[in-house]
Amino acid sequence: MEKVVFTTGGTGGHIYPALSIAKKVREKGIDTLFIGTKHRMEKDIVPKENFRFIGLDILPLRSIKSVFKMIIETMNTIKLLKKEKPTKIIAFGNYITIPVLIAANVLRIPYYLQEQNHTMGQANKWFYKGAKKVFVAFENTLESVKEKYKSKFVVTGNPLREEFYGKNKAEERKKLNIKNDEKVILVIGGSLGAKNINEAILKKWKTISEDVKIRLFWATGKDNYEASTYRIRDFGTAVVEPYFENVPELMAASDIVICRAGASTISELIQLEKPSVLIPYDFVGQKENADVLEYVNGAKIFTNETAEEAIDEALSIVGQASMLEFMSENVKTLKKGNSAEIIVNEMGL
Ligand SMILES: CC(=O)N[C@H]1[C@@H](OP(=O)(O)OP(=O)(O)OC[C@H]2O[C@@H](n3ccc(=O)[nH]c3=O)[C@H](O)[C@@H]2O)O[C@H](CO)[C@@H](O)[C@@H]1O
Repeated sequence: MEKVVFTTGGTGGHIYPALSIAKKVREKGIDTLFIGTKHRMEKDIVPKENFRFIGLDILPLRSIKSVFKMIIETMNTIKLLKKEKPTKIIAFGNYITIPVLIAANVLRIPYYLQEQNHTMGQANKWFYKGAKKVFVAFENTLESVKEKYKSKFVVTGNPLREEFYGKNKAEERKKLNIKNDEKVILVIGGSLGAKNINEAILKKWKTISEDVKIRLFWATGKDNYEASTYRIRDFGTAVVEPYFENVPELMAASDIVICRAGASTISELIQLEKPSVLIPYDFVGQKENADVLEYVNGAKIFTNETAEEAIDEALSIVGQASMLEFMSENVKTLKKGNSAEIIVNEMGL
């Protein structure tokens, strides 16, 4: 009997890909267990999807205390996995996966890695040599991998929520009551929002709100809502929320997306063939993710410092039907199949 342990956490970008694979595994009647932290979003998101979840007391490795906690929880994880006896483990990068991956090595349980970003994160770099297979989103990730390990790597794209597949732009616009001549602009940060993007939207609020042809959907991020909106007296037709639960529908309906360049967001843009204006949060390798789209002329990249220009550019592009089509066609060339399905097959489940 197969039993799969998923280890993930931190941000939506690490958790959603795990959930989309786990749902496919569960559909096959295979037992699953999630291991993350008891401090971050996985503790809420994963149980909400009715998966069994264990939260470890670990923190990013930035202090003696956090190293100490990591050691204790690694010992506890070894005990836990001895009891749970998983047949396979899959990890989704970052410090949260370290205890389970050490335990997998100690107990010789076969493990797989999934890397969402163009540039591999540190945890995945440490552990990939012992992995059965490594699933990567983008072709170019292999450039940094030594020749003798390349055969372990499979380019699958990022696993997305099932709702991103089979969406139709016209249908989604109808559901949202968007008229044919209206242009939909979706603004999202990462799963935590993006202050710089919010500030730029605020500065351009007058231009955006006076254009009757623009339908704006703007997620400020859960912690930034008040700060981003308290100066706006009239939202007009704009829909402004801390967080959108229905990004698949909104993105499908949109003409252009203004966003960060987190790996899932980039893969979602690819799946839905969307032109975008990207403002990468560059401490975590997002510029390299953004480059994947810009390289094929599917997106324009700006920085925090030029975020206002980014909004101007988006407003300009959205008025040029041929440009939108050109960018969309280019994005389409990067499309992969249903990544979660491919990964489940590759894991022999
Ligand atoms: C700040 C940070 O550390 N970011 C990293 C984090 O991304 P982070 O989780 O911020 O970003 P991603 O783009 O990977 O994922 C965001 C997810 O949240 C969803 N969403 C967003 C806004 C909203 O209102 N509703 C909603 O559902 C998006 O559709 C997407 O599925 O992990 C990613 C995957 O390793 C990395 O590429 C990012 O660099």
